[in-house]
Amino acid sequence: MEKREKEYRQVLPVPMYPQDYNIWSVLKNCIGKELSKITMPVVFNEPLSFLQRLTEYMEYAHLLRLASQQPNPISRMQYVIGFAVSALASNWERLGKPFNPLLGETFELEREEFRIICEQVSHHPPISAFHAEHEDDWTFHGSIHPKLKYWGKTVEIQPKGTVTVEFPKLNEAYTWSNVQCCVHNIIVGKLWMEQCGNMEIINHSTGHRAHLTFKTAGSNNKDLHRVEGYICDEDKQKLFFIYGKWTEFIKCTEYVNYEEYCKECSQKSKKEEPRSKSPNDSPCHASKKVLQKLNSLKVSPFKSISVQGSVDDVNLPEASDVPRSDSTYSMDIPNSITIWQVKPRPLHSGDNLRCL
Ligand SMILES: CC(C)CCC[C@@H](C)[C@H]1CC[C@H]2[C@@H]3CC=C4C[C@@H](O)CC[C@]4(C)[C@H]3CC[C@]12C
Repeated sequence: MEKREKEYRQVLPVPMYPQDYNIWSVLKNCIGKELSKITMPVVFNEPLSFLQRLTEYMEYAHLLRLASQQPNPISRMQYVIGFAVSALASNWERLGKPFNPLLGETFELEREEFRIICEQVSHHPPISAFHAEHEDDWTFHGSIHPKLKYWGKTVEIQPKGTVTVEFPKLNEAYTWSNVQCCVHNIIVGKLWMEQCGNMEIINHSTGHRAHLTFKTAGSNNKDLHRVEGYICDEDKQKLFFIYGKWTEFIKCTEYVNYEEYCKECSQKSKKEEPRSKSPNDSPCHASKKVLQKLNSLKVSPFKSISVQGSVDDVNLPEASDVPRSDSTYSMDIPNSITIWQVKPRPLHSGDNLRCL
């Protein structure tokens, strides 16, 4: 078959503009509302529909082809894990609200490694369904119903719904549900997001399971974007340890290697002096003065706050800083293999959202 070499666009056709808006002034009237019922000023939107955003799950679809080519269920599970985590990578630093599709709206995309069709099957509540496949190697289908929850400074979006991967030639099906997405600093500060919660990937034919935990940033941002877990068999015997970051990579190693690594680490840390705790470890609480100021603050959706008047009289604790990932706490266990590694983003793709 002739190979298609196509050039796809690398940048959205129109840049987004810097615009100051008080996101809280919009959201405070929306507490308890569904995502689709929140009318936000259009500057908060990114020029894509939710169906297009879902299609981004497929960025690393080749991992499903690799999975389908593996002779044993554990290597297949490893690639399915890689796919499930990599599907979230494109969300990193994407803080615009996609457009809510109309009922019955569809979006199709065909690339070398997959073809997908998505359809909005319910408008209120918004539910999007999709079916993707590649020749007779695999199918991937499911539906997503994003549910919103407010927790003060944070909005949690739970993508309800189960997704399924099938390998028809092997008569095998895997299912899982996506973890929730937390968008922080909606009242004041710079918006940032993390994916957190547990994900259980089940191979319904063999009984193998993968338990993954998407961690919250934690104190000192030690666990920022970190994902950890294990693969076990139907007798709950832990076979492989999985670790990485949903924004960067996923590696795995035999569980015994991980146990060995932990032993060595605890021996080392006993020798070292215990680390002093920074005062920033305690949860911050905004003072009355700060709260009074909130309604006069203008928050640009994707950039840092700007205050009308002077910033000096509002001493905002941790308000403007987005935690940054560093490698201080990175673990590198000997004899690990990399299942998935993020591709560099196309030039400017972050800029569109960051440098407004
Ligand atoms: C401040 C609040 C109200 C606005 C947040 C807007 C943006 C950042 C939200 C709105 C809907 C969200 C999406 C809802 C569902 C999913 C599916 C999940 O598997 C990956 C994350 C993803 C794709 C979310 C990414 C973040 C998202 C696009």
